[in-house]
Amino acid sequence: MHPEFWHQRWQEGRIGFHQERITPLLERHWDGVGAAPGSRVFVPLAGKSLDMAWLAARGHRVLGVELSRLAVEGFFEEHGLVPERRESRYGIHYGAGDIELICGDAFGLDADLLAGCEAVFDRAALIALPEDLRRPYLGELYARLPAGCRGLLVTLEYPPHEKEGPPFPVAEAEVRAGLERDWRVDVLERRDILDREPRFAEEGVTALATVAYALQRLPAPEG
Ligand SMILES: C[S@@+](CC[C@H](N)C(=O)[O-])C[C@H]1O[C@@H](n2cnc3c(N)ncnc32)[C@H](O)[C@@H]1O
Repeated sequence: MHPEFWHQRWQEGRIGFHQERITPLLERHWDGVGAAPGSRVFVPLAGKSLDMAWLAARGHRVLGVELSRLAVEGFFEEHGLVPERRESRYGIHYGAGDIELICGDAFGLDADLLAGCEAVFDRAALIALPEDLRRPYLGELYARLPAGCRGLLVTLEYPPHEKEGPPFPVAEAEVRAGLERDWRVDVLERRDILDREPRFAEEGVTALATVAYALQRLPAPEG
């Protein structure tokens, strides 16, 4: 999606993806992912997700990246936090307590910046991207995370011809093809959610599932 698409969504308040609650799959599976206590968690395409505050409350440091200044500033405002700001080649960094959000393009983040992230949480990020961006997102951005990194990835599955994204359906085969060179990928849960998502049914979607994956970055091959 072009950045302007997202800027417009935020400007017009068309942010149906934003949840006023913690992602249930995060609460259910985070402990099982095995992220080290106190580790820094990368949250790509972060929006103003409450999940970041939940991770920080669990003792993690959080590094989010988000294109929209409205989302970034909204996050801190809604949590009663006054962030410090600084600029770098990645964008504008807003930081308060254990949460740092970069207002910038996720694809511009490099391995130097991500080296300190021993965990990643991806909800409505991979599935927000069309296929031509998902390939570099998994193959290049995820590849910049360090060896040993643990992650929780949440996707959606539905018959692709039944609705236009975003959110886009991402099949298990695509997740595995995109990540398995560098990551161990395990399905933790696949759950049918069509009855809880009437908007999808109204658009003609006949089957809808959410899938939670545990990720573990493999050591770099020797030699
Ligand atoms: C579907 S929303 C999900 C937000 C968040 N993960 C959540 O669970 O609420 C996708 C977000 O990614 C942001 N975004 C899209 N492309 C991006 C990029 N290349 N770099 C950083 N943020 C991006 C959009 O502005 C939008 O807020």
